[in-house]
Amino acid sequence: MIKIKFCGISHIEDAIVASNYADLIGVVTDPVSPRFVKPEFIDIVKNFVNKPVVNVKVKGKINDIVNESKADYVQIHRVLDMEEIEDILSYNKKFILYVPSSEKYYSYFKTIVNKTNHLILIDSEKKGEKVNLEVSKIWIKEYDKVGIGGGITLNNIEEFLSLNPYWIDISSGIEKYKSKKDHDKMIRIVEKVKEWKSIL
Ligand SMILES: O=C(O)c1ccccc1N[C@@H]1O[C@H](COP(=O)(O)O)[C@@H](O)[C@H]1O
Repeated sequence: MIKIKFCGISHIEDAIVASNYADLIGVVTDPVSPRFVKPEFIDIVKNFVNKPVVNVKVKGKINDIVNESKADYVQIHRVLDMEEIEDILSYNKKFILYVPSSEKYYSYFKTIVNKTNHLILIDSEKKGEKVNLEVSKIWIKEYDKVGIGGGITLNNIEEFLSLNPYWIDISSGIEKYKSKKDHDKMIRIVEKVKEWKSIL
């Protein structure tokens, strides 16, 4: 089955529900996000869940992000420079590396694929915009660890599943309101992913 990351978790009860259904639990610890929580929240969440927890960050030094919590994964949600990509290779840590879904980032995508063995997240170039599905479709075929996020909802999830990504990443599409998750939406999303598997 296509794996699922539920992201933007900022309440313990949401983390517990997410851990019953998702493969990865994302926590955004960057103040740029309305879903921001302090990195310490990750260490608390880890006492309540049995799924890997991802620390999602936009800004900051890689070394600081790696060391600020006990997260199982670090997701750097920005385009890295070559020095930073080399730096990542020196850590015994799992990363999720963001690549914007635009043709102009193809060589960046290839650099990450060729140099690292980490999960890749294709997401829209700008937060809130829809991800480029044509570009994503091609890249998903080129590397087996590619996930896709960016505006996935109960109404459009089939468009994303049809690209056959390794994993999908959903935040705003499973919310009641900004930063609070809707447990019913989470469950219905998982049902859709399971149904999709049975169609294939
Ligand atoms: O979720 C956020 O607030 C956020 C802020 C800054 C960088 C990344 C963020 N979230 C990541 O984006 C994907 C897709 O989100 P959405 O489903 O389109 O709302 C999310 O899963 C996080 O990985």
